[in-house]
Amino acid sequence: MKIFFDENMPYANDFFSDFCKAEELIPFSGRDLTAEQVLDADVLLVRSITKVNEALLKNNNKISFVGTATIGTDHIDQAYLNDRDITFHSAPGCNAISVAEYVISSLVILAERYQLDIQKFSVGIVGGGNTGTRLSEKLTALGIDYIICDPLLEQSKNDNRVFSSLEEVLKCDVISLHVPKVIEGEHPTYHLLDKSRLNNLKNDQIIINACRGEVIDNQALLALKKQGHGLKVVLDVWEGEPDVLMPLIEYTEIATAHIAGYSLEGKARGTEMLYQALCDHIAKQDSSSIEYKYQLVNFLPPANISMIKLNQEFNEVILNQLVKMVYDVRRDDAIFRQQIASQGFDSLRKNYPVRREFSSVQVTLLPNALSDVPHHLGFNKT
Ligand SMILES: NC(=O)c1ccc[n+]([C@@H]2O[C@H](COP(=O)([O-])OP(=O)(O)OC[C@H]3O[C@@H](n4cnc5c(N)ncnc54)[C@H](O)[C@@H]3O)[C@@H](O)[C@H]2O)c1
Ligand SMILES: O=C(O)[C@H](O)[C@H](O)COP(=O)(O)O
Repeated sequence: MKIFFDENMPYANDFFSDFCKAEELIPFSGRDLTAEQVLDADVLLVRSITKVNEALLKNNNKISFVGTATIGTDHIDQAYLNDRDITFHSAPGCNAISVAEYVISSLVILAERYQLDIQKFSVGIVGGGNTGTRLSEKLTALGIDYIICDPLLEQSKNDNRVFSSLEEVLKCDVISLHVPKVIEGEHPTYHLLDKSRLNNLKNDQIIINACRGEVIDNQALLALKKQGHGLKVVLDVWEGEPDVLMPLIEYTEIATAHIAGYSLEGKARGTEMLYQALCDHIAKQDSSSIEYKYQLVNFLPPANISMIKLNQEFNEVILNQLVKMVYDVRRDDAIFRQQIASQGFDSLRKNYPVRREFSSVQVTLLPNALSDVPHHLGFNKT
């Protein structure tokens, strides 16, 4: 069985080498994959930069499984795969915690930079799926108020949370975007933040886009900022990646190369989810029982600093210290500003330095501590 996998997929060799001979497990560069290369692939495992469609697969008559180790699926023509009876799996939620921690780190940094009280922020979350939900849990842990807009979940009636309108969410101090890229239909997200909505934002608001670049009209945002609007902008994703509207960078508070989901755990969870889906697929084909021989916990190394003991009650100073110790988003912002022109977007992503999630660090509280915020925020208890 020939398995083609994106070279930027951690632990792929560990998870997939049992399925085939070593020479049949073939890494590829995601942006450059051609139909010629995957002519005889049985399994194709991609990340978000590979478009999987008829053009890529029309000459391959063997392929039975396509997986993407990502949450977003806008790069996959699922209707085409369905027509050809090719099994498809994505990795829902794999890096949701990572994105939520990117947002928390951004809020901690901006609160410090402008001497704002983080607990007084009101946060408007657009998209109440996996990532929006993980973020809302961390905000709850910190006692920060939030509202969520998600007309699809609101209509589904399977979700008993209270939802707000987009208009209400856009009035919050912080607007955090967590929707898929959807161009058509009843609830499109393409240019959801268009010129008119951007122009209605207030000078003291913060907007964070860590979903898909096209959700904000980048030219309209640049025009607004050039007029001197005070909106604080955090951009992890950009319209037209891997190209970036370079003049926009200087108007951002934090700018990064689509790495919000790039914690080691987040990326590797995507690989593990595809491993499990492929085990299921093969068991179904062979009518055999499913066995997941490998688990991510067996591969993840310990964090560089894996234990912290608090010697006073948790407070905002400790929040600032803990968050920055595990993930200080300014590191990625500095790399981006210094290297985007010389290295290019994809190279910054490919060479992303290791970043861990809060859960990689065990935090011991004071005996009889009054509050347990660090553990609710995601730090490890044991
Ligand atoms: N920057 C990154 O590294 C990174 C990492 C993970 C995901 N993402 C992006 O973030 C998106 C969201 O991730 P997720 O894990 O929450 O996905 P998800 O599918 O779990 O949730 C998305 C939610 O958005 C809602 N939604 C759809 N259209 C909407 C609209 N017009 N208004 C409001 N809500 C709407 C859906 O109902 C759904 O609940 C992904 O599709 C992906 O494109 C980016
Ligand atoms: O959709 C996702 O899961 C994220 O955008 C993810 O971070 C994309 O990473 P990539 O596949 O581009 O490496």
